[in-house]
Amino acid sequence: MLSQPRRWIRDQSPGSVTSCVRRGLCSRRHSLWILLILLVVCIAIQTFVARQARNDKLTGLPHLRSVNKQHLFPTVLNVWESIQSLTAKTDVKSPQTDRTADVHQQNEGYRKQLDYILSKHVDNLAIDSQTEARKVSAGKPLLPKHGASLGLQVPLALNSTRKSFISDTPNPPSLLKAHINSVPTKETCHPKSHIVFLKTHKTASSTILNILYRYGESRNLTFALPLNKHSQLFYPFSFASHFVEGVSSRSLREFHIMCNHMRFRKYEVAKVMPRDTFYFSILRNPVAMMESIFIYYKSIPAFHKTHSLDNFLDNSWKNYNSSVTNNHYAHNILAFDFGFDNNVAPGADDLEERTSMAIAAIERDFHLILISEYFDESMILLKHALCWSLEDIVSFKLNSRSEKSRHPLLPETAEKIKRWNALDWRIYLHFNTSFWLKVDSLVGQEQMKREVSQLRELQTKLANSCLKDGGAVDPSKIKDVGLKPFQYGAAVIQGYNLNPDLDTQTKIKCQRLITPELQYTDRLYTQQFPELAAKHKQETKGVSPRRQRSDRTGMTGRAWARDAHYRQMMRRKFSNLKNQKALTSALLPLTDANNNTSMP
Ligand SMILES: Nc1ncnc2c1ncn2[C@@H]1O[C@H](COP(=O)(O)OS(=O)(=O)O)[C@@H](OP(=O)(O)O)[C@H]1O
Repeated sequence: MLSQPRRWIRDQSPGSVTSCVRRGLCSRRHSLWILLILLVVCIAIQTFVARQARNDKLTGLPHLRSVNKQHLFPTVLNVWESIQSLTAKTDVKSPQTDRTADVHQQNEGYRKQLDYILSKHVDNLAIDSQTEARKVSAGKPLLPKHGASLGLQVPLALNSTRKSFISDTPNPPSLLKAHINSVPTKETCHPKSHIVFLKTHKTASSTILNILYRYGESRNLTFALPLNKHSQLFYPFSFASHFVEGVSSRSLREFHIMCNHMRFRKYEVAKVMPRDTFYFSILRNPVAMMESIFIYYKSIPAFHKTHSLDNFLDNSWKNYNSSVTNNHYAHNILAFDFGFDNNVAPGADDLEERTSMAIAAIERDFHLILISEYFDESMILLKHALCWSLEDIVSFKLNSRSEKSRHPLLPETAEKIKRWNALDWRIYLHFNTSFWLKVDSLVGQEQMKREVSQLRELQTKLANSCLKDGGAVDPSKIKDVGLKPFQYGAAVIQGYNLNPDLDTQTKIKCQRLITPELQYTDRLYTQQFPELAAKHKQETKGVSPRRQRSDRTGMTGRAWARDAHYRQMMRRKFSNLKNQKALTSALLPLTDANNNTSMP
């Protein structure tokens, strides 16, 4: 029955086909169908346009849509997809699995997933990662270049260190191994500009922040800067999207780059960052890190009565009270910054399980983890992952202590630190392995060596052209006070002087390279929020001269005024809460945190 009309049409001459179509269109039944189809198409187009308009309004940054949609680095993408399939296998549902899902659903998914993972019931995932963590801890630790000065028996050569570690680790993490051969091509490599950098403490993170600031500033990218001109995203509070200037629960918007100190919380970060954002962070050997932290944060309650790091470590059970504000700097601070509970006793039964869960969560949330001891190699890896150029990743070492405020450690002290910070130590070992696997898969050893030497050459050239005396100097010798880094604790933080005879263009470029974190954050805030910055300036004018000077704790007048403003806002926010304790606990640690952490 159905084949007959078709044959009939085929048998007609073209002229009679036209008249047949005309007849068909004229028949009432057919015209009704055509009208119905047209109606459906119209409704679909309208819905699509309305949705687009709503999204643009929500982000508040329609121009972001014109930014090239970034593609994840193929290898990273594959790894990411594998992580997803792994988590799917284990019934831990990743919100990213459904890439078309609404952003809020996605964030909600993250929250649930995080809660779920951090609860003690992720049996399968824990078992998988635990096996990996055991492999890692069974291997010889990969030690830093500066190991010798820390009293560690360390081979210094990069290759030998690396090989010994990898050969002692029988199976590299399976996910990375599976994707070791995917190398990006020029066609798939588009420079990324949606970036989250988790700024960890005392890990060379200020140098990376400076790289990101320069990249973003020169391309007019937007930064998710701390609310109210703070220098940090309200660290040590767990991050919330409304800590970002210009964001409130009623008006969400997206930014290109987020990189100030925060305590990481993925589902909140994802609310203000585009979906194709590249997440990365950096770790440092906890031994070297603790030596630096002990000097810098000497005034925190855990340290201030102790006369040496050994003294603290020998009596940590007595000196360390985890519930006292700012003591987190003294114990597993890497884990703390990544958002985990840092209070894990050295010999705790659940240490391995908690390590595995932390590693699994970091691997899920971050595309790349760098290693401070291999800073130049890290930058090359970052350059490849972001599809940036060599010029984009040049830097001068920022926030470094002068030799006189360093204290070489004995081998026994190093062992005590590893034991005390057992969680951090294990996390570090794991990502040290994955770092070198990524070097192999993304760059290759030979190319890495070549590019590292190109980078160093470029940096030497820049140092010769930009810097007076060619390198860092003590703060007392810095001529331009605007370029003086923040000084804190018992540390002497070095800075730079510019060559006096630079032409304007070179001077701007060189100045950006040496601008310390606080000053640079301030400048970007003023550029991005000129009206708010002017308002802040007005507000701080009324602050008494005594307050304008740095107070005993190091909080400048401006920071103090900002803090006062924030307190007022928090008071308003908590005013209708029955439990006023919430306000007190929100404000008390804030002042301490600002006192102790409003620094580069
Ligand atoms: N390029 C490079 N390579 C290796 N190490 C570097 C580099 N840049 C900074 N640093 C060292 O990092 C330490 C400061 O870290 P941060 O900037 O993260 O500190 S802070 O938390 O923001 O205050 C600080 O370590 P210490 O000097 O041991 O304190 C810096 O010397």
